[in-house]
Amino acid sequence: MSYENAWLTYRMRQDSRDKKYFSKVYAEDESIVAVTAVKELERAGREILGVRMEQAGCAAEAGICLRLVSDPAIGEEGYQLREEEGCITISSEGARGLLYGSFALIRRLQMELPLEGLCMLETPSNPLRMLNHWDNMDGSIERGYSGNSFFFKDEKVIVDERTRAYARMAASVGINASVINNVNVRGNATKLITEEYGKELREMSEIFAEYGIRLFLSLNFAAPMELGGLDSADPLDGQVAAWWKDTMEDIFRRIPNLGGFLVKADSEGRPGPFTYGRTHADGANVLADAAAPYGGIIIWRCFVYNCQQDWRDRKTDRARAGYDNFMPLDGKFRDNVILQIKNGPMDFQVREPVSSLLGGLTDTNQILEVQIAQEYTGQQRHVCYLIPMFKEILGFHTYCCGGQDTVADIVSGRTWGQKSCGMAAVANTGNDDNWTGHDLAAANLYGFGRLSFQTDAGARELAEEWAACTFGNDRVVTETVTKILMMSWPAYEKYTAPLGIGWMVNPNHHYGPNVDGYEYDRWGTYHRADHLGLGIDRSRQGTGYAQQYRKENADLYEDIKTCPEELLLFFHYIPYTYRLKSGKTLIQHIYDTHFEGAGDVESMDILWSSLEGKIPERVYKRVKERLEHQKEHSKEWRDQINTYFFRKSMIPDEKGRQIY
Ligand SMILES: CO[C@H]1[C@H](O)[C@@H](O)[C@H](O)O[C@@H]1C(=O)O
Repeated sequence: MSYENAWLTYRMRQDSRDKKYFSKVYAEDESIVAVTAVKELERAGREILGVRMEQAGCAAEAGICLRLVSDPAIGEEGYQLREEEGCITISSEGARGLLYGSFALIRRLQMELPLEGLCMLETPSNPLRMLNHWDNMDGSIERGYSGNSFFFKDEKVIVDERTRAYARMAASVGINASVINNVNVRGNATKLITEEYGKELREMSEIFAEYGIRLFLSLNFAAPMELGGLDSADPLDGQVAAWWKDTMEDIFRRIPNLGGFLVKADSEGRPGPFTYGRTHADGANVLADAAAPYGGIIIWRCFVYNCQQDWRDRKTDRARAGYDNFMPLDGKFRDNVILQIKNGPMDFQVREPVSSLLGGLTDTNQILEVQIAQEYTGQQRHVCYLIPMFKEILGFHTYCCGGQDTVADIVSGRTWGQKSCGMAAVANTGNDDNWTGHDLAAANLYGFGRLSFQTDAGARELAEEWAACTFGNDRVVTETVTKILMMSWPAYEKYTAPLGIGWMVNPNHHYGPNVDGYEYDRWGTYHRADHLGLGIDRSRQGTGYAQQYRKENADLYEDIKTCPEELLLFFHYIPYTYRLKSGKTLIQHIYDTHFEGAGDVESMDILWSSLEGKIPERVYKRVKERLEHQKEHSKEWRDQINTYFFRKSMIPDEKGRQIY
């Protein structure tokens, strides 16, 4: 087994400025998480400063002191870092806060930021900061682009040193929950809730616990039938409820650090309550009642839509489905149920509006689900730094109330006073040496964790931090890498599907351009291009999706004149000759952005080449190879899209560039 340490790659510093703090450490708390914090400080002292830290006998002797305080302004997961007279105090109300504070201090050490006079307080924005792994028990990963699973192999659960390395990495950026198996629960994965896998899962959860991470499992709604031999999984059937009660009792006993379950029901062929004419509230609540005595939570996904559509049907709209299915149930879920909502109403496209459910629901716990596995954004072969996109989503005003109405407000619990809520990312990890296939994709993993902890952090700031920790504190490297990252999402958007329309990818694997790949299919994913224009009319005259938003946004999206242009084709059918605010026609915009986007990739490649010799060769080459591919592949995108729309519209490029 070989793996690297990503942003926890420590380098020996040449200066001795901070050695004094790392001489002796004293921890007031002896819990396992506090012990981890001390170990991490010791390791950083050793590997970055070359010092052997000793345990101090009392706080007064220590250079670093971990203190448990009673201060609601800090809380159990927040921390305060304070330097005074040669001693750094890390204070928190809980051990996890001490661990996060220790990692924050280590980050400063890696970045060589001054510690003298340090005084900072950070509290997490979100109660839950989760990774969702779509790992299967045969070791494959659904939408995985960085090797195989490090949680499962050959139908077995793997617990080894990489388990700890994973937990350490996740905790270092503030992750506190992890769902280790795919939401599509099939075959042996259904049995993860049984005795059969109990021992290994318990071991894994104990390692997670050292890092303050709770283990979650995805479960199969039909388990009472598949495992229990019942002839139904009807949530209102007494036998089914009793089966869940017994099952939950067993598993929570077996695995004390189990947080609960994630459920994909009535979605893309998975079983669910609809089979029995029951609602999703009925489905979630039967599980929630069974898990409640153990403090367990049920995270129920809202990715429920009809995947058997007829492309000729212009009224049924997949975008509407989440809201249509779940809004009527607002307020009907138990307190320990959280609805998990994908950021957009479709499926992780490079550009989508924010889901209308976020801001719609007022009486239900909510988690925002994003995808750092780059299923539709270059599959970790293209660089696509997604944190700027997540920032836009978090900052979106839903107008759901007078004051705190952004997505960040809602999922943090500020808006409706909820305690069970937060953010989840479909993870981009695998057993590749560098964890994420593309080395630069690790910025999404790092960025997601840090952002879910601190939604105010800036995308650029996080990119810089990540680059400095990963590649060392060389200004030129940090700036160049940050530049590449910051231009990558806009570039990807430019050379792929235009103005919010999405898709145009090859069916099934979703990689590479295929404009009509999903046009005449059953998935509800259309662009409706003809010789006059393209786009979906989602106004009142069309599918009416725009009206699912609060009035301010509904009005904005309803009207072509006020609809944000990056979403124009998502909400409207637009003629090729329509003039955008730039003065360009739609067709000219399509041509220009596609040439620009492919050009941006050339610039990214030149920027990366300038780093040769400044970063480890192995890493340099891995990224270089992928950038070479991205360069060619972005041209393929450019040419297929431009050619397609030239042939449809027969309008030539004003600039006379080659279109095929
Ligand atoms: C796990 O299934 C995935 C499926 O592979 C993927 O193509 C789609 O994005 O979303 C599904 C989901 O989110 O459930």
